[in-house]
Amino acid sequence: MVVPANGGDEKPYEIPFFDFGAAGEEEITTADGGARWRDLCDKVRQACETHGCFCFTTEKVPAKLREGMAEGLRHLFDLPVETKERHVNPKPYRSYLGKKDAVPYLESFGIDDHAPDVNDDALQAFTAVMWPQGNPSFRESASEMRGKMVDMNLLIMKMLLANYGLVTTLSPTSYFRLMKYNVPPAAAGIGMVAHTDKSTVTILGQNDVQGLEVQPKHDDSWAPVIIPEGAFVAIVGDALEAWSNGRVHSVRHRVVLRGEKERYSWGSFLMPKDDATIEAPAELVDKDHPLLYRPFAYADFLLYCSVSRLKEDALKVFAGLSTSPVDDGERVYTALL
Ligand SMILES: O=C(O)CCC(=O)C(=O)O
Ligand SMILES: [Fe+2]
Repeated sequence: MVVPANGGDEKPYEIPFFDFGAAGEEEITTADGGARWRDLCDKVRQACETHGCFCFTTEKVPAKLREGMAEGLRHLFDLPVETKERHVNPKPYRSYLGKKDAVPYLESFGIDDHAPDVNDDALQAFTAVMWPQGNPSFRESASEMRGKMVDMNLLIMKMLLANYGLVTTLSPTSYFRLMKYNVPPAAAGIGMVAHTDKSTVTILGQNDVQGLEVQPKHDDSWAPVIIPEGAFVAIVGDALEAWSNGRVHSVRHRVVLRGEKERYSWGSFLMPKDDATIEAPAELVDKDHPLLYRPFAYADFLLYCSVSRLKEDALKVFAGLSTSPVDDGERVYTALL
């Protein structure tokens, strides 16, 4: 598949880059109020509002773990197709996906994680399905990587909540996605079509092959994002854009393959629970920030996305409210659907 429009030598899009150092849960509790911590929270919020994404490094994920993860993925995707097809899950994008027409170079697995901060039973079960005889090195790398990424997901959520002055208990679910992009025969090919994530926050890691592109806010051009070696990229999803009343931006992105080497990536998608209602907190709605999305059941939104197959603006079409002032200064909200 040839890359349409400006798919050539675009200038990379500069997104903010943060060194989280050793920041983790303890940072919030022991250093809460510390200037460095407050500054980091502020910058993360600005990045999520302005760009809907940012890169970061963390000491919690050493180079050896990243290498182990990439190596584990090579072994996983080298398994015979019949073995890979044993991973089946009724939810969209979870079962083994192998080189389908719309995305001919992509293979992926999605692993549900119902209690992401508690255990990794789902990953253990997945490993046993792929390697009934066991594969300790895959299990250990993937399990450790998954746990660290969930921690970073939760940390980013807590940074945002702290910065908006909100106190909310998080009890999310997540899923862990493993991806391989095969090398396209032409000079360039679409690895993953343009979309916004349905998550609250997604974190992606990759091997040394770039390919992620984003559509800058208020712009319909595409620009590659260069993720520094060893760094992760965090992406705001639709659930967080809706919940934040549009303060943060769910950025459209895609993957374009241009190289001669396979690209491997892995993503941790922090999601609200299926029975959650996505509703902006009162603190984020005021005269200057009128309500943008009607409250909705998250499961209904996911269902709508999978049935409508709408790649563009699914959130706005499903839950967007158009606002128009009326005489008494109040606003009328009209659901677009
Ligand atoms: O492979 C990547 O870097 C991007 C993957 C992605 O956007 C997704 O899985 O939603
Ligand atoms: Fe994505």
